[in-house]
Amino acid sequence: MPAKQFYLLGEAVSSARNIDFDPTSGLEDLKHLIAANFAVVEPNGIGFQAQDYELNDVSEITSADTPIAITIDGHAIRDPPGPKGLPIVGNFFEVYPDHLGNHQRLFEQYGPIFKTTNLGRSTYHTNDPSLAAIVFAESDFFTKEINEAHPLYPLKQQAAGVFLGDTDTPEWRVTHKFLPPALGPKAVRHYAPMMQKTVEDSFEVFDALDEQGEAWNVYQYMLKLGSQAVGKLTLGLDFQHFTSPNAQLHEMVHLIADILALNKKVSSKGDWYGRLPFGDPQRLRTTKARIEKLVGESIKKAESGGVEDLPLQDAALKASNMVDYAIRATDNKGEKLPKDSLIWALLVATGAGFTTTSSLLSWLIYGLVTYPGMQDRLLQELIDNGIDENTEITADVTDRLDFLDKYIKEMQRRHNPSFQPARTAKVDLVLPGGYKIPKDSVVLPALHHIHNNPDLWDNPHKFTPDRWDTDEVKNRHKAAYVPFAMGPRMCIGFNFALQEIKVFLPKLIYRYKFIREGDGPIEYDPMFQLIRPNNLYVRAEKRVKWPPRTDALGNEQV
Ligand code: HEM
Repeated sequence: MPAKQFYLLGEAVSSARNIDFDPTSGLEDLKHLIAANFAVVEPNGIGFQAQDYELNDVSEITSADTPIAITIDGHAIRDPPGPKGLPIVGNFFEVYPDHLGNHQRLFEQYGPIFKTTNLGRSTYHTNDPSLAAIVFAESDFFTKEINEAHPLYPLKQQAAGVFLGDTDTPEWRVTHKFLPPALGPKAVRHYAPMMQKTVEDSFEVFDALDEQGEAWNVYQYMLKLGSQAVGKLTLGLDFQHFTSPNAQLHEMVHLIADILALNKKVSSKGDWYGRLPFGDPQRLRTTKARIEKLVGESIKKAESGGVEDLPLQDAALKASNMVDYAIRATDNKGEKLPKDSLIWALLVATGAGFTTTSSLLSWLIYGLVTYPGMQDRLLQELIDNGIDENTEITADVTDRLDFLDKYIKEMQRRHNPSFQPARTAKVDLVLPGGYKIPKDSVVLPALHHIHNNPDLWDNPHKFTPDRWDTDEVKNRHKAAYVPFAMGPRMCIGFNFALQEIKVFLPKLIYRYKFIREGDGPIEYDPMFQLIRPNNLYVRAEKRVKWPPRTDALGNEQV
């Protein structure tokens, strides 16, 4: 076999390597061989040049008498661009406090991938769906490995080693076998009555606030509602958040918030600090022990009724909550989720579940009071489907609510709570476009910027639920809309989240008319791991009149 010298255009010719290849093979085979040797992610984009001439087939390549340059999508290999930054703080002030707006500006300036450095941690951001799909794929090139530059790093040390942690660990594999069936589409359908009861329990409080003519902070109450639903699902706990308008958040919600905050503080300092027997490190250990005790009690309570072992799918359909599921679910080798993984797996699911759903619920209410006509159209759809306050909102009912579905999709496009899932490069690699990514780099598919990329979405800043009926949107790139991420590490709770919202919203919209209080700009907390409207206040006015069905209206007009 002849050997030829190849190098990546953009790097020194002296870096050329001898590659043996079969001169009778095709160009495609050669591209794959080169891709494997130079860690080029997408072999189709490879081109060849010698002395500035393109080489279009294998015979031209074999007869070239100088080292052969490899191009990617017609480009030389290059570092992703990015703003220069200041000493020590890097690009911090260029990005914060409005990271959404500033990242948008950087995409416009630098293109589909750029690099920033914040306080010594470098990350790459992309708004390109093809690059996002590569990053999410869990492959030879990328994986979820939470190193110091990863946004979840502060969470990793305590709970996340169990489940939210690195893909390539026995803990993740075992938890990932057991938990997702409990949240599959069929399993989630049987939680609809529990979801309905949760939202109906909140009515007393919203009615009381209405009677007092009081406006309320949407996120604070959606946090109560969202966490109440997730607490029942994951831990079988009733958080009692709606016993009165001022009911306190359940201890578990505080503990989860505390462990996140304390962990961020403790892990940002050295290991020695974490071992101190006082201050935040000690508070962190106490919080952790208290959480383990509370979850342990839920497990004991579930076990006290006697446990029948069931295959995973059957357990998922019969369980009254995820604790109940996890203690019964048995895999085909007769094994169960180990107890020491169970506590933290349930806790991670609780934490991942309630802040996200509370934030999305808040944005959905924001949409009702911000985007003209939405509240009326959503209500009309309920009336036209014969839904009233007595309707049991099952999954069969929500399946018929087409506009509701489009409204939620459009909300997750414009205002998705999650914005920075991240994956880590396993090797030095070359992305399409010729972008060089060094091993251990953290790349973030920037969900907000993918969802609002003008190359993918017509008038991206316009809130238009009807766009979801267009062929353009139906035929979009598979990674153009990924509110729950994609690939093996995508959200496992998305069926639950969507169904919960589809039960909650109709019940709330049928009962109340939402009215915005104040009209200042809505702010989000740039340091929080999710995007949520912090300062949105509304009044929920109890309806006394509902519109007629559209078909009845038509008859009247005839
Ligand atoms: C609107 C609601 C939700 C949104 C927008 C959302 C979004 C996401 C995203 C983007 C990820 C991937 C994170 C990453 O790649 O780093 C994720 C992971 C996860 N989500 Fe959700 N989520 C939601 C609701 C839920 C609910 C209700 C649950 C559980 C009941 C849940 C449990 C999880 C878990 C356990 C993971 C980690 C999966 C893994 O590590 O492999 N999520 N979620």
